[in-house]
Amino acid sequence: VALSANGPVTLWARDIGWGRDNPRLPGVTLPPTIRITDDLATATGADTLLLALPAQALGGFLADHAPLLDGKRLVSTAKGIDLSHLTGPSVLLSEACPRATIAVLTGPSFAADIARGLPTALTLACADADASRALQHDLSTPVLRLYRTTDVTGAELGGALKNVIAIAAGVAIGAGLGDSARAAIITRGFAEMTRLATHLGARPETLTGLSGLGDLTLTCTSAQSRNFRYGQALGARQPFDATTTVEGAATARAVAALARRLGQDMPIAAMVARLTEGRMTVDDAALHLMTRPLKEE
Ligand SMILES: NC(=O)C1=CN([C@@H]2O[C@H](COP(=O)(O)OP(=O)(O)OC[C@H]3O[C@@H](n4cnc5c(N)ncnc54)[C@H](OP(=O)(O)O)[C@@H]3O)[C@@H](O)[C@H]2O)C=CC1
Ligand SMILES: O=C(CO)COP(=O)(O)O
Repeated sequence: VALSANGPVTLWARDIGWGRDNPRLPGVTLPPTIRITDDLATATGADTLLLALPAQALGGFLADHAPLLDGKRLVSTAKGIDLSHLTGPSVLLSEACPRATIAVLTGPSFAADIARGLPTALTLACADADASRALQHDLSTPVLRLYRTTDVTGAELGGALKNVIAIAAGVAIGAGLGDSARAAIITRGFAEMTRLATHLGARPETLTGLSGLGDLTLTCTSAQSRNFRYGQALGARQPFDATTTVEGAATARAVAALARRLGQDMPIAAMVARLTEGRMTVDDAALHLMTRPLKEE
């Protein structure tokens, strides 16, 4: 919707039976300038393809369709770590489409806000500095402001890890542990995010930018966030709609596995992994975090 302000846009989906009113984006009617198709070959005629798939679905999608995407400018919006490969979307994309230019678009941005034309600032990450500049130019609009970086690892890890911490923040609120506990989770969660991401080669300043701290702040404090709401339901011991995309649940398990492999200390992510798998109660999780050995900040 936002990019249709810049020129022709084709929207591909495997099921387009919903017409111009997609139930996944309630209250928004897609403008007539957007061409909608379920024929991927039609959509992949464009040079630039935005891939807005959940992280755990991207690998399967690429296995089916990579030849149609190779050689294009591929921009992933997925915020997660693939559980079977323990990598972010950029690695999945570059392995499946070796001739493509790979970029990541991430940062604090609810789809509903963007579609309503509310002002939003994002990070556009691409290892190729020239391609990054060109994409930044092509994908910015007067209400969608893109900052560019070549630190793809930092940008995609910030987006993936903030979802895990948002679940923990939701648990704290849902369980009635209070705003002070949430602030502690955000701050110590940010320390965890930075530790893992820099160990994997990210630049610290990327983590303090829109894709890290920016999105962490949004997701841990807004009831619009699915990850936060899922955590709230867990904390309050209430059911949650299993069809809702909650990226942080699978990513918590991926992070726990990565942290074990790399010898990194990720206590909040490990706790979220155990909680989401039903291997720990909320009371035990809080007690566990509060009684860890005392240390320097
Ligand atoms: N929603 C938001 O506010 C934001 C989301 N993101 C990130 O973008 C990514 C996508 O999120 P979002 O759009 O909200 O997710 P949703 O679950 O709402 O939508 C996912 C879309 O992907 C499609 N899909 C899933 N699997 C496949 C597949 N194998 N082949 C083809 N299509 C598939 C679904 O199709 P179908 O309907 O047929 O199932 C659906 O259209 C996530 O990583 C999310 O974190 C980033 C910023 C904001
Ligand atoms: O990434 C998002 C906002 O930046 C969307 O968050 P949720 O997936 O938690 O709804």
